[in-house]
Amino acid sequence: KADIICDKYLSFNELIQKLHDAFKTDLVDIDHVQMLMSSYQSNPQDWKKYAKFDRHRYTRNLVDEGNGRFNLMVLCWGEGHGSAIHDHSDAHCVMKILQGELFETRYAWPSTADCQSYREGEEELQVIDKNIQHSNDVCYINDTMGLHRVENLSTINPAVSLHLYSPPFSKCSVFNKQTGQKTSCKVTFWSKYGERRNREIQENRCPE
Ligand SMILES: O=C(O)CCSS
Ligand SMILES: [Fe+2]
Repeated sequence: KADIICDKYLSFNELIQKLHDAFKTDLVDIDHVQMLMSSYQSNPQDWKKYAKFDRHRYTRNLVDEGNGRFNLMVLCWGEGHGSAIHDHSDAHCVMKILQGELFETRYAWPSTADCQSYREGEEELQVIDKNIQHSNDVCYINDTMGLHRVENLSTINPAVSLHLYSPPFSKCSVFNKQTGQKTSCKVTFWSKYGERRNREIQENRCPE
């Protein structure tokens, strides 16, 4: 969790503008990016146009393609929706809670590449951290820190989160908790820029 004190609050549009500025050069100060995400106070009026829910699984809704340097997206988690255990394709991942609460469990990478070490009844993936992320919390992960799973454990409240990935990616790996087995997974968008154009049937592929 990024306990970064921000000096002034940004509007949603200011946040996006400053994120573009932050990614203008190849050298990205990811702490500054987290500070920017912390500087925005969630207001549903800003992001409700992107907040599209699916009954069966969480949705990924593209907000901005960051001049190709980052993807900014709104994720909508119905009650009980959660991701698989996944990596982030060597990218930075900054997650901000916009509404509700998300439960994050972090795991170490599988100890053996081919998971031959798996012993019946023993779990290959070790839990290294568990966090409840509350509204406006910002957290950061990259592959050097481990894997994670994000879940909306509430049975009555949906959750919404804002994710920035840089560099952008269209696939990642998902991991079997017991065996550590890794599987490649394509990720897509349920909607783009608030639109869910019918002709482009957006399969809702997410690491689950
Ligand atoms: O679908 C994704 O992008 C994973 C959400 S947790 S970072
Ligand atoms: Fe993730």
